[in-house]
Amino acid sequence: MTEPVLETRGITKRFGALTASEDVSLDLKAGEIHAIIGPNGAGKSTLIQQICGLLHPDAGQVRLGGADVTRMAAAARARAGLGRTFQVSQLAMEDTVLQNVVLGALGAVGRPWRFFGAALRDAELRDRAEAALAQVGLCDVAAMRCADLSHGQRRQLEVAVALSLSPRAFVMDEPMAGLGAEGSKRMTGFLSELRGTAPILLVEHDMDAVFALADRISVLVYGRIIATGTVAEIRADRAVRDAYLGEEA
Ligand SMILES: Nc1ncnc2c1ncn2[C@@H]1O[C@H](COP(=O)(O)OP(=O)(O)OP(=O)(O)O)[C@@H](O)[C@H]1O
Repeated sequence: MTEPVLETRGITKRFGALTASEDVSLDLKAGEIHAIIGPNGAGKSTLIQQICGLLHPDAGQVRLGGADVTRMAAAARARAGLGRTFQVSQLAMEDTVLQNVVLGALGAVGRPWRFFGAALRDAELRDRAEAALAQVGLCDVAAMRCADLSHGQRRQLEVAVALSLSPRAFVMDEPMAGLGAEGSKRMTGFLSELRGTAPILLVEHDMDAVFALADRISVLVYGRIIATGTVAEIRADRAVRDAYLGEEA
């Protein structure tokens, strides 16, 4: 059996008396989109933060490309190939689209911020950034200020920043948030193709997008995974319907 690209093994996280993640084991395989769904407060963000290194689990392991990265800091995890997009945008609004991606690529080569000016003249970094922009379809707006982009374009730019790190896996926190019907449709098409570059662990509330995209879905309720399966399996699961999906199934 091939090793999963990304994996959690028995992740547990407590906040006082509350267990926000309880013995969570899941994996992400090459070429797939694995969606994590569940009601508000189920522990999706807490889980994502532990996978990305922003929170440390009380027990369990996070593994990337077969290596244990549980103790690795978030920036090192990103350099090791964990491409992350955020629920709240981390883009530099006054910088151009290209500058934002070069900044991301700088992280990939482990160079600090103060070399930003030089980085913009560095052919390898620019090539890397331009390739990422081409992949998300933003070449035409490379010289525009990030602040002047539409919301949907900013979401694409976030993916380009993550792409510039040549990720082995993506972790995406609500990429459809605030996009509207047309934007969600475009992003759905885009993510569908992106899974060929690197598999995607996707936290998303937009069920149309999840059902259209996911190869597998895991359902988180009160910090526990209550089911993992294909879209059809999850939609037909009685416990999932009772706990979360209801009429949406
Ligand atoms: N730093 C913290 N300290 C204490 N409790 C926390 C902390 N972070 C999260 N929680 C609690 O842990 C539980 C899981 O929260 P989390 O934000 O992970 O859920 P979620 O599934 O991402 O919710 P949403 O869909 O609303 O974003 C909630 O009960 C929340 O109040």
